[in-house]
Amino acid sequence: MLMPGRLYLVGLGLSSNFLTQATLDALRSSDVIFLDGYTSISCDLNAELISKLTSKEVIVAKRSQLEDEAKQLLKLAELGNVVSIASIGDPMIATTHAALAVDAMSRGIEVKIVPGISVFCYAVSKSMLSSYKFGRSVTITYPTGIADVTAIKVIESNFSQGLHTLTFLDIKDDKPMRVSEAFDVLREQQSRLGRDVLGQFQYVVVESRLGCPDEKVSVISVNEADEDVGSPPYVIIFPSRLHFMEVDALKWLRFKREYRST
Ligand SMILES: C[S@@+](CC[C@H](N)C(=O)[O-])C[C@H]1O[C@@H](n2cnc3c(N)ncnc32)[C@H](O)[C@@H]1O
Repeated sequence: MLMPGRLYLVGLGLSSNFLTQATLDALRSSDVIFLDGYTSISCDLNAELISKLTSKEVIVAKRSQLEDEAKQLLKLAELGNVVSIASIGDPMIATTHAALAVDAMSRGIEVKIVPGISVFCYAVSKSMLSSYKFGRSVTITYPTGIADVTAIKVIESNFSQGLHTLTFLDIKDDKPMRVSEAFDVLREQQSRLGRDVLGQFQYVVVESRLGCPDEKVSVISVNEADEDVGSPPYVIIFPSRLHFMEVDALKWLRFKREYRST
């Protein structure tokens, strides 16, 4: 009788500096490695590097392969193979791999999740804002022609509850959205609502290329989107009601080491 194999959903962290031993062990024990090539982007993690570190062939998978054609991929595990799907960051945070895991489990395939350092944790940590005070996160997406106001509504709703909002910026055709484009999308969304949501924020936190040698954390006003905020990819945090420790932290980030709290 054929023994079903195993499916690993593996997180790679944000860059090669944040690859864990657990992730490398899972990948090295795999017969087939797919690299999720569309949910995120890294400064140095790519198929070549993972192949070099694991001595395995790595197949870059498009959205269609991991979503619409997932049955073919799961067939490999049903035939007894150990299959890994490796994602930049964490495989289950701000990605849609839960459906794949449930599908695999319902076919009797053993599923193992190996977490990775997510941009979500990394960005909250580097912002020095209180993790207890974050509300729902949201992606600022490129307009599709449909009058979408999701992102601005989430930011507004969190703000009214005293909660900070972490926003991811869309990636289209491998091109990550820029900060000025994100503010343009939000301005368009708020004008549809007829409300000045962005005007409520004195400062936002822009974090770029986290986990890379040139990562940058900037505290800017919404009108300073063209300031040097580093290179993509970015997250933007919209802070709400701040504890005085958080005020000090943001002042420190804005004015860097020159700031002294007295
Ligand atoms: C949909 S999320 C996927 C998150 C991933 N599953 C994780 O756990 O890190 C991808 C978005 O996160 C942000 N992002 C990813 N890596 C980043 C980095 N190194 N620095 C800043 N933002 C990043 C960008 O907005 C990007 O479009």
